[in-house]
Amino acid sequence: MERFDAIVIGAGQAGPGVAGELAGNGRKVALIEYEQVGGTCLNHGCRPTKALRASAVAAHSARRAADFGVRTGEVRVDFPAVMQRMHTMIDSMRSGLSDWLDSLPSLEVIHQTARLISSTTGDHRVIAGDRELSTPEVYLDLGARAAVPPIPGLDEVDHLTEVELLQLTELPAELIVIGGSYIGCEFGQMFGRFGSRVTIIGSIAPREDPDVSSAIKDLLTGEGVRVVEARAEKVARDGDRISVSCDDGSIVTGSQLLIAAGRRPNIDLLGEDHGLEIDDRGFIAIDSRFATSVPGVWALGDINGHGAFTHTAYQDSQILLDPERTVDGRITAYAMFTDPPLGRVGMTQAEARSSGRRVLQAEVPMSSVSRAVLDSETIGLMRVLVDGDTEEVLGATFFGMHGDDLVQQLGLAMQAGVRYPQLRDALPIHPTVAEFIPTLMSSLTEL
Ligand SMILES: Cc1cc2nc3c(=O)[nH]c(=O)nc-3n(C[C@H](O)[C@H](O)[C@H](O)COP(=O)(O)OP(=O)(O)OC[C@H]3O[C@@H](n4cnc5c(N)ncnc54)[C@H](O)[C@@H]3O)c2cc1C
Ligand SMILES: NC(=O)c1ccc[n+]([C@@H]2O[C@H](COP(=O)([O-])OP(=O)(O)OC[C@H]3O[C@@H](n4cnc5c(N)ncnc54)[C@H](O)[C@@H]3O)[C@@H](O)[C@H]2O)c1
Repeated sequence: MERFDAIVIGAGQAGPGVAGELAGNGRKVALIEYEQVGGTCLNHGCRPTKALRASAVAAHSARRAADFGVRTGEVRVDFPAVMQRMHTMIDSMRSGLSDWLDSLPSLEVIHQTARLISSTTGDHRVIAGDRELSTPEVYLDLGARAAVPPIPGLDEVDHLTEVELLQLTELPAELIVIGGSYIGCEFGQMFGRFGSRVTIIGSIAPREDPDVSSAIKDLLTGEGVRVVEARAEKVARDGDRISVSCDDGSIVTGSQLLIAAGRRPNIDLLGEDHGLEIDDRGFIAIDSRFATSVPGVWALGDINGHGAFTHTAYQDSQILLDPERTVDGRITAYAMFTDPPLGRVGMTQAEARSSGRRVLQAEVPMSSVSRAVLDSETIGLMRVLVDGDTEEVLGATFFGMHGDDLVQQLGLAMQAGVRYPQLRDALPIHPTVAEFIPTLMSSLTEL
């Protein structure tokens, strides 16, 4: 049995920072990762997809160049070059992280799947390959993987998750995507721009207000992506083609199938003896400082159900390392990186309506935002929701150019407790999209 002062399991978005900090304090620390360091975000999530998105945006801009009075020749997407650009960036980022971890003298990175055998009386045991480790402190950063739904026939048909899709070297001719949420919409739009014929099966952005979901659907269909708003019920192979039968009677056929139907936390990989309490949504139950039901074990990132994003996982590690902070009261902002993107923070209209508050709202279509008109980027809308009595900002939906960045102005205001009259009276820069934030705050009406 080898003893460590602390063991971190999972080198995703929270694990490396925690391991680095603990090791920096001179403690003997093990960081156990069964895949490559960097977790989902770096290896097959946020970063590779946003590198590909940049190529998809470039292709789209080139095709629209004539609208701006710029003549180009035929626009062709060199898919292997697009993928190579992405892999080069990701490899370099992964090497940077790996080199940093290797440079920490009291940290050992162990490339194994870790099993946890927790104890309520003494040190916890961690099995990593043929090594048996013991420690008083375990930090879990296990992340999640694609959930493959039990659709009849699916197990007999070759299908892709984001992991395999990001390893393709040839562009799929016809890509079927099951699931129309973040992963489905982001990949669906970009592969459509690369030249695949894409069909998305499922509700588009179902967590958003219906008019926002509908605007995102219009964006996708306007670019030639087919959307079948139904549930996939059966999958079959017919020669070299895949067919998916849906509950509205439609049958979608294609050459490749991507599953983007949600994620499942990687808790099962810890084995049967972890002893951790699991909540009713299937996440590891934690308190406001990430302590689990087992003393000496903490759970960070996607596995604790307090966020499903890189920024929430990373912030978990920052909060953990600062004894003054808790996760309570976190304002979670997020984006869906379609082009243009959807930026969101706080309540939707539906949540505001059912909150029991007196809600005021204002919105403007992007076609009325002068900067968007000047840039010929008039798809989308900006919407804000505030409490008419307390003057708190309740939420914002910015679907349109720069929406991913702009919505954070409202997120910061909410986190800082700024009241809407202060935003209304701020001086904005012209011509920017953000100049409409004061305008919105001065044109609020009852929801
Ligand atoms: C296609 C895609 C696009 C995304 N885009 C975005 C985006 O644009 N913005 C955003 O904020 N989020 C995005 N996400 C979500 C984001 O990637 C995750 O929320 C984030 O990576 C979660 O971080 P984490 O640290 O909780 O887990 P992860 O990053 O998944 O890291 C967990 C690590 O633990 C390891 N592990 C698990 N169990 C064990 C074990 N028993 N032993 C050893 N190692 C183990 C895993 O191999 C993994 O490396 C995207 C996700 C996907 C799939
Ligand atoms: N921009 C971002 O921040 C970003 C991007 C990608 C992924 N992510 C993260 O990854 C997570 C997973 O994203 P996701 O899009 O896979 O999952 P999701 O849980 O957001 O959505 C899955 C969708 O698949 C649908 N679905 C399931 N079975 C289906 C069937 N048989 N037929 C049709 N539709 C079906 C569900 O109804 C749901 O709408 C997100 O929670 C998010 O945290 C974030």
